[in-house]
Amino acid sequence: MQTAPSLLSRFGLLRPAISSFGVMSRSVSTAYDVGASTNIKWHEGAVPTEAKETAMQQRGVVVWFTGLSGSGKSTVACTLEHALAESGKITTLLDGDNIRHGLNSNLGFTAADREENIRRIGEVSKLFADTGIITLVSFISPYRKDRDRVRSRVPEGKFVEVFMKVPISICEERDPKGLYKKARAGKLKGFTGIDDPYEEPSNPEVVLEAETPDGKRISPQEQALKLLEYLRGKGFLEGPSK
Ligand SMILES: Nc1ncnc2c1ncn2[C@@H]1O[C@H](COP(=O)(O)OS(=O)(=O)O)[C@@H](OP(=O)(O)O)[C@H]1O
Ligand SMILES: Nc1ncnc2c1ncn2[C@@H]1O[C@H](COP(=O)(O)OP(=O)(O)O)[C@@H](O)[C@H]1O
Repeated sequence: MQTAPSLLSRFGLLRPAISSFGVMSRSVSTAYDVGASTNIKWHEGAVPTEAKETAMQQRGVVVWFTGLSGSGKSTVACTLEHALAESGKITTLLDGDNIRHGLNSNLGFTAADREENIRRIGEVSKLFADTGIITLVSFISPYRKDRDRVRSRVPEGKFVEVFMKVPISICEERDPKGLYKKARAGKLKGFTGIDDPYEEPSNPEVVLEAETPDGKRISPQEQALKLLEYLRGKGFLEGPSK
């Protein structure tokens, strides 16, 4: 029978740098209970986040877009992701509409379902950021306490809340999916900003507005650029300092 290393080298998968890797053992401690789970324990990985960040020459971060439907979350997140990819950065984009097609397809728009939606995606975004990935998250996320809970789960300084501060009049004017029209006509109940709450962030890292104080419209490219500069200034676009 062939051993694992000889199989790997047969397929050309074993590089000299890893030819001498060893089996990483994990310390065994007493199991305990967490939430609904009993008899579990936490396992530390053998490869720290910093090593992955050094390999990618960037730092893991959660860039959390929050705002009304039509405020431009997806557009700016997409534009930013494209710009980051152009400069060789490793990113992922988690978008409410898309995640509701899969992972969260069992959730609707009640307050409890929105809370669970944000809790789950907060945990997913933490996993990505802990892997050193620049993680863009675009959800209405209407409740302050749900966003703050995600912030508290992510390592200090690695949660960047981006508030799309766009008046509902502009979102309604855009209305790309016709949902405001439907909600105003009473055909869609519990629509955020119409008959469901949206709680503005109290202390977001970045605020993106739709217009300058003198009424000039701000393009998605300009908004994405502001964010790019913020991320660069905070050192997320280079590896950890030695
Ligand atoms: N009742 C109601 N309220 C708000 N939005 C609604 C609703 N029903 C469907 N949609 C569509 O779902 C998208 C929002 O999903 P999210 O997962 O971001 O919502 S939440 O964070 O859980 O509140 C949202 O997408 P965006 O327009 O991109 O924000 C809408 O297209
Ligand atoms: N800065 C902007 N200026 C003008 N139109 C914008 C801007 N950002 C987004 N839009 C447009 O507004 C609409 C809603 O944007 P979208 O990104 O889908 O919002 P959200 O994801 O918050 O629902 C789209 O038609 C988009 O092209």
